[in-house]
Amino acid sequence: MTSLIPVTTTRLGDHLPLLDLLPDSAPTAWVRGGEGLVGWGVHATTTVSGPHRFADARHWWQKQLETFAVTNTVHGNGTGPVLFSSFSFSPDDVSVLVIPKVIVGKKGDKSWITWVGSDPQPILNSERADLPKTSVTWEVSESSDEAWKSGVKTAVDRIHNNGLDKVVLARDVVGTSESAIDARSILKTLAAEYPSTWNFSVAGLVGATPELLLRLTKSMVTSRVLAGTISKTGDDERDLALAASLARSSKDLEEHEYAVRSVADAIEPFCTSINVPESPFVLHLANVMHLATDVTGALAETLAHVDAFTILEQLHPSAAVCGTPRDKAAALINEIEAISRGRYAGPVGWIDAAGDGELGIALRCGQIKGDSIRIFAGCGIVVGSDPVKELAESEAKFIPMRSALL
Ligand SMILES: C=C(O[C@H]1C=CC=C(C(=O)O)[C@@H]1O)C(=O)O
Repeated sequence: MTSLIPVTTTRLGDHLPLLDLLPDSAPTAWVRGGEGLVGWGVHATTTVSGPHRFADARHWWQKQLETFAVTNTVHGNGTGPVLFSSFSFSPDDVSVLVIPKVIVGKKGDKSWITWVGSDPQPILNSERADLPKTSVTWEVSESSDEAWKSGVKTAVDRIHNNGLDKVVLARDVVGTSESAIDARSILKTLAAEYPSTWNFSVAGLVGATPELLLRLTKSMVTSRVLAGTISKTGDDERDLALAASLARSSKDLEEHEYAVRSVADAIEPFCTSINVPESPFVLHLANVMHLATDVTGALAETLAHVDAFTILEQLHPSAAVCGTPRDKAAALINEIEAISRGRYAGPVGWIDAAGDGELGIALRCGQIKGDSIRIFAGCGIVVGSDPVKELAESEAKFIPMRSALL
């Protein structure tokens, strides 16, 4: 019989700044407002793909857990062994699962460390020198802007004629640097400039998403749904007026309602009760404002075995990134979107040994590949969408990543 691998979780006396702890340029992270999880080193990693990728991911995680002897004196979500997951948008693309060697977590007044293996507790270094921002040259392609706008026009025509209500179309831009791009400096800039977002990094996909797809804690399901956007001007008074117009915009309210419905319908079968506020609030970020709705549900006690993988399978892709009806929207994306989304717009975050977890939708992000990065942005298209305005909205959604890579 092979011997079990020790996994130890213990409390930390100090509350260390999570993003300052990362010792290498390819970290794993899920951090918001200084709380969350960061990890480094790779104990094990794998990829999954295809329509059963969520079930395959669960299977692999369960098999890994069977090899562990866990000592966890801290308890609670995110303690003990943790699986960082970054799922692809489309079943045809590759999803990546990572179990880091070392994980440091913080929640409220609790900080902890988890490490895999029989080595003594790792020593943490939070004195890392500030990493310079990477400077990147972005490709400019008027023809691809024109092609994207024409895709939006096609989508609006299909919405008129084809029983489609909403579709989300995405585009990408590639930036190139003179040296390898370090995810850490991007994460730190994003965390400082977008404090209400979840800053993530998994296998080179790095970003700051304002959209929480799923938080599962024992008996509660939570999701922050976003759809409907207006760019900010930087002038507070004008932005307040714009926020009010967003909250009244029938085009944006329609776009938002489809996204909320898709999430509520997906989690309802798992819940005894669910709370969907009647109207959205306006979420202010540094670059844009969004219509936002926090949906919550109480998990049915008889379904206590339900885990994050099961719910993700139903939730993804929500109408915030795909459309309504889902199948028609996905088919149109396949037909007219000229890019491969990879893990952009897929669920990203962590899942613990109990199957609880926190995962966002990978938005406002980029995929690093050595000295280049591909950043993504998408826009919900409904009957009232205007291609020129949608292109401008997609540019506004690029701002966080572009400005983290000056
Ligand atoms: C698809 C993206 O945003 C989604 C989330 C919020 C608002 C959206 C919108 O107004 O179109 C999108 O549905 C993206 O940022 O790439």
